[in-house]
Amino acid sequence: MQSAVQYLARRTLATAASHGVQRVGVIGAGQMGIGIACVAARNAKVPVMVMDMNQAQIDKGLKYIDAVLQKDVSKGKMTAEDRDHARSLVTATTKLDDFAQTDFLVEAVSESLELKNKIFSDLTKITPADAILASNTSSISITKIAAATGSHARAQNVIGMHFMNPVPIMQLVEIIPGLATSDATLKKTLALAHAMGKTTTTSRDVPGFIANRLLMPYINEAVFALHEGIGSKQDIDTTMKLGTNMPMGPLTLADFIGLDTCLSILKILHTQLGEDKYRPCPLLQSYVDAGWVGKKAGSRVLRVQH
Ligand SMILES: NC(=O)c1ccc[n+]([C@@H]2O[C@H](COP(=O)([O-])OP(=O)(O)OC[C@H]3O[C@@H](n4cnc5c(N)ncnc54)[C@H](O)[C@@H]3O)[C@@H](O)[C@H]2O)c1
Repeated sequence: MQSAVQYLARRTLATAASHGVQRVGVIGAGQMGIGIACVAARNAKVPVMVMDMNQAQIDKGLKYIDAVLQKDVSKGKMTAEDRDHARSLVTATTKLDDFAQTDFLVEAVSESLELKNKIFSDLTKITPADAILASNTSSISITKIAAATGSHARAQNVIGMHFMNPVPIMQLVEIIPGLATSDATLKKTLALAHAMGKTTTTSRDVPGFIANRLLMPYINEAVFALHEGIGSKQDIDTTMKLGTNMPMGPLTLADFIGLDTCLSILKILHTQLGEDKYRPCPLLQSYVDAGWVGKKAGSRVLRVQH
């Protein structure tokens, strides 16, 4: 594990220097992946190709990018010409092999170590040897994902780039260097994140990093409060919204994030940190079992009275 001094030294590498990235590739056209593709084109003005195994997700995602860009035009934030240019930078594919010429990849598939390991192993065979392979994982160890590349030479190009949802709006990207991540990889990733219009923080590579180490126990406790009948969904959300000045209540936020994603993160915190305080609420498990994963699926939200 890196020392606190090494960690702090790395943080000072934040720079506004040109990122030098030629092409961005995004794997996973879900709510996060498509948002990342959007800011790569709109803000960093870099050609970006988004890949998903599901064509319907790609179609839905491209419509979302159209809507975001159009909204920016309507609000006077960009011209119609800039919108068309940004849109022309976005392409899509269902084949990972199409990333053979891509120098900066961001993986944003579902929160599963097995799935991410497979993608990183495949990307190592497909992409140029010096390509940076970033993961948008919410909680999985970057060091573990990097090991799936099979060599130190590739592992040093692996880094965590944790965007927030919805990506075109939220200001933060949490950057997570793994044990093997090189300073050059960190520097380039910070520069690209800044070109995407984001502010960065840096976290050590521990389960949940900073954002979800704090957020998930809060959301989980809100689901327990619902489960135990302490209050209705509206009582719980309104209490936290008006009582603590949160922009939205924890149950609404869980629906936005995706209940499957919340559950996966909590399971990682629970198993890897080994403390009961991270035990996922059984109600959260039940909703995921039922396929009620939240807003992205248009399914039942966390509002049933228990
Ligand atoms: N939802 C959030 O608020 C949030 C915030 C930050 C980070 N994240 C992380 O981002 C990642 C994606 O989350 P999301 O909310 O976009 O999930 P999502 O369910 O909306 O999208 C996941 C996408 O991955 C695709 N996919 C699955 N397996 C694939 C494969 N083998 N090849 C190509 N595509 C594949 C799916 O078709 C789907 O489109 C997760 O690691 C999650 O933890 C999520």
